[in-house]
Amino acid sequence: MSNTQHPQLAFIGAGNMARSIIGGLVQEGYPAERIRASDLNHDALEQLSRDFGIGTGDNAAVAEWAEVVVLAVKPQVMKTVTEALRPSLAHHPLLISIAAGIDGASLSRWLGEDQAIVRCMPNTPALVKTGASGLHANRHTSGAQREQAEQIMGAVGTVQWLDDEPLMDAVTAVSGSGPAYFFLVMEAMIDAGVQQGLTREAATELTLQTALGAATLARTSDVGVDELRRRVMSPGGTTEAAIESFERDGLRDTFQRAMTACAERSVSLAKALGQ
Ligand SMILES: NC(=O)C1=CN([C@@H]2O[C@H](COP(=O)(O)OP(=O)(O)OC[C@H]3O[C@@H](n4cnc5c(N)ncnc54)[C@H](O)[C@@H]3O)[C@@H](O)[C@H]2O)C=CC1
Ligand SMILES: O=C(O)[C@@H]1CCC=N1
Repeated sequence: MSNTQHPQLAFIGAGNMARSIIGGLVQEGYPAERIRASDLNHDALEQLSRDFGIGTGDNAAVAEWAEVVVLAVKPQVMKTVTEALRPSLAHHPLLISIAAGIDGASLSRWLGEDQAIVRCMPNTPALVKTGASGLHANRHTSGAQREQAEQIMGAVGTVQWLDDEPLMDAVTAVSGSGPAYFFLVMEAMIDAGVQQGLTREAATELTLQTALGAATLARTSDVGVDELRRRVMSPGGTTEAAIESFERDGLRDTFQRAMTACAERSVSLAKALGQ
């Protein structure tokens, strides 16, 4: 039965990212009986079903049932998976691809030129409803389908629409991969705290709470992050010593290079896999 707020939603591929979105949606009140998933890994699929109460099936069965199909397999298998799925899409569900790199033109070629396709770049904090997604819709996507995509991804975090599809590579570099940068920084801070004599438990607690506090403050403050940073730095004080050390070591350039590498990988995935 159709339900505009909670369309029947299928996930093709039920790995880390699908689990994060499904977990966030169910916690947010999306009816579990309106979600189905498929995966070659049957044990992991059954675990997901037990964890969140969702339905399961094979790729074709869940796609035929769905009004919205989220393509959540790795970019490397997207062509094979989507070409095999094509006969199950005659009812023209909205297709949402979360694969890094794979462009809309390739997806249309594999899924059918007249299919409504939204490219989405989500991130794993969707699991705790603090995700951030970039979305780009192709010209076959109706206004109602854009709203469906926005409601689904908006239920697990913030959503940014991009008219210019190539900017999805930049979104990947900022928010798609971004959680990993923050986790790396946290790892480094915990290790440095341990090196200075704290127990790992204390260093972890202090680091994670500081990350949460800084993000919450930045989210709720009416001043920018540069000003918030300056407010921690007393002239001649301790923070200044740390920030000067980061600047001397070229931290900003380090981020520029890393995020350029990330976006370039997204472009090269599209070139290598999009044929
Ligand atoms: N992990 C992340 O933080 C993010 C991932 N993505 C994108 O999400 C997609 C999935 O990534 P992850 O969840 O991290 O990978 P994953 O490897 O955890 O999940 C992919 C799942 O697809 C399944 N699979 C493989 N072949 C299949 C087939 N023929 N039919 C059905 N299922 C099949 C695998 O068994 C696996 O469970 C990728 O395209 C990635 O670019 C996008 C944003 C963030
Ligand atoms: O690393 C990856 O390729 C995926 C896409 C963005 C985050 N994880």
